[in-house]
Amino acid sequence: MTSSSKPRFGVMLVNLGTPEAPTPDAVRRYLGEFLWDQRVVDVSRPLWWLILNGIILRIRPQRVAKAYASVWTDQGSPLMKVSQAQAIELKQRLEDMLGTSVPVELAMTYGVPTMESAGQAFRQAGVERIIVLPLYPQFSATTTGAVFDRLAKALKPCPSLPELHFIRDYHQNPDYIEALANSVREYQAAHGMPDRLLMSFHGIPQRYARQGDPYPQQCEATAQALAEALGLETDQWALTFQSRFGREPWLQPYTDKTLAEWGQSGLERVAVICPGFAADCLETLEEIALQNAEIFTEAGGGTLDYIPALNDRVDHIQMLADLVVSQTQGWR
Ligand SMILES: C=CC1=C(C)c2cc3[nH]c(cc4nc(cc5[nH]c(cc1n2)c(C)c5CCC(=O)O)C(CCC(=O)O)=C4C)c(C)c3C=C
Ligand SMILES: [Fe+2]
Ligand SMILES: [Fe+2]
Repeated sequence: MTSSSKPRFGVMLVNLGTPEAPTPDAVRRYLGEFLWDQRVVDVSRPLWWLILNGIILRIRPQRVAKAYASVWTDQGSPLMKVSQAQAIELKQRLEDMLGTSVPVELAMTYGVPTMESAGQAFRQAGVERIIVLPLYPQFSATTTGAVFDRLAKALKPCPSLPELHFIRDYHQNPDYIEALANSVREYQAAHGMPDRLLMSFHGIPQRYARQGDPYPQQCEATAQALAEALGLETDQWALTFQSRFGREPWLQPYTDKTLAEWGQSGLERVAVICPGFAADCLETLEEIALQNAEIFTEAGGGTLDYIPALNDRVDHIQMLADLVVSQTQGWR
């Protein structure tokens, strides 16, 4: 390939990673890598090694494998299926916009596809400039920070480095907010106005936020912007945090407790959107759409409707493509 035909840049689309099968063994391998990351769990290594290997990885994989099995698809884990579709569609959109070939590689922080395999594909394509797009709209050291560490690890053996643009967050990007608002409007057009809209974000330990992780402020800003875009009054929506893990307090209010209270108060119809998840996954399809829906109805509530993640919606892919192109200004 001559230098003039080299792509001007490549895009590394990054998400968390997911088990390769809905089995205890595959879930154990996944959790073993994920939960060993000090960005995710910061407990001192010897103590955490004992807890993780002695307790968590002996018990949790059985239960979590069942949860994965309940949402598994013909194309694998929902997170993998959606991420692959996003990569294909983002590449197509960028090529339509720029009129040239744009290598787009999917990589996961944990498991496969690895950043090393993405890097190999970029090298083969002659890519020397890479835009790294972690699919986390809100920055957290536990997710986006972990992407950065994993990238540095993948680049460690390289005798030369590519030029890099790392997209830190896009929590207030107007097109992101508009895509979320569009998905709520489409839900409303089909089902009518819910009694309340719950915006549920993955939690982190409160301690991490006290230490300076800006994640809760970014979730708050996203939620406010979405409520404003939809013209919601303060009593028509709420922001909560889901997926807590371990004993210490996580960001509050908790999604499950809030839904139990709303159920007890007799709300007829609640819609839940999870703006922090760019792709549907275990935490949205199983925890919210199945588990939390049951919590709500068993407490006395009516129906809980889960509004899907932005996934491969056209407005989401366009927003991501515009975000990428905005990062390439000096490169064209
Ligand atoms: C133990 C601490 C955890 C922190 C901190 C954490 C932060 C965090 N996670 C996401 C996004 C996702 N998490 C997912 C699953 C998941 N998360 C944790 C733990 C922490 N997450 C666990 C143990 C699991 C696995 C399931 C389980 O055992 O309960 C997923 C889904 C993956 C999938 O395969 O579908 C996503 C996505 C964010 C955004 C975040 C902090 C902001
Ligand atoms: Fe998580
Ligand atoms: Fe969960």
